[in-house]
Amino acid sequence: MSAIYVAIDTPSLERAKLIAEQVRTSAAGVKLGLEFFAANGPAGVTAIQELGLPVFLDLKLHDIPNTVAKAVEALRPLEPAVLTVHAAGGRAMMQAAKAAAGPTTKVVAVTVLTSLDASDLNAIGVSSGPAEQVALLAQLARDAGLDGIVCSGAEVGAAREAWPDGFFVVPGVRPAGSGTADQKRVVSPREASEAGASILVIGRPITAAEDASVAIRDIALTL
Ligand SMILES: O=C(O)c1cc(=O)[nH]c(=O)n1[C@@H]1O[C@H](COP(=O)(O)O)[C@@H](O)[C@H]1O
Repeated sequence: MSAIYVAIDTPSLERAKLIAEQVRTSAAGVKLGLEFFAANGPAGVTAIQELGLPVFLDLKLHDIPNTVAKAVEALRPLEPAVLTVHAAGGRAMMQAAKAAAGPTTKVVAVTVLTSLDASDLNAIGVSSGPAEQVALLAQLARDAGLDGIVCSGAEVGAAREAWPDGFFVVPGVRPAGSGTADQKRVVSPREASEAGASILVIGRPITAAEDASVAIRDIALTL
């Protein structure tokens, strides 16, 4: 069964703390991303870590190898459980990120964002569909020595088969009845878990609920 990381996407430290407190007994950890980090920086990350939950720092780094390595080095004292880079940054960039990260941080590569479908890929010059592109970028991430990838639940089964001991992060997870919003490649929590996700990243279905503690428990019951 996959563990749940709750994506806390908010600029408010107080709100983030409240959600972290509400989900702490059911979640494996929380994910802090660009919105939270832009508003609160490393001190905000430390404040959430002080609540006792592992933090997945999702900054989706994507730049030349030197710049990414220096950014990862600067983040190293935070010792995040997981850190993201974009696989499209290429092998040398991913190698540099992994070399700069601390030993307790899993560095994972975002393959094809779950907000994109085949026609979106086509519009940016990628003629293969999501499944093929995820497989290609997963192999590149593995060759670069990363710990795993981020992909949708539609691709995680094949990715796990090709890379049995990889660490697979699956966002774009929606329980029955939740709106998809800007996500295009979505699956249910159970489907993602059964297909081989290591962790499920779930945001709005939990954070926008009236009571996040109830929402996460209801989702966990479906796994
Ligand atoms: O790297 C990610 O976490 C990520 C990759 C991806 O392809 N799609 C994706 O949605 N995410 C993140 O996962 C979270 C999903 O949030 P919800 O759509 O609210 O469940 C957001 O914080 C996204 O930034």
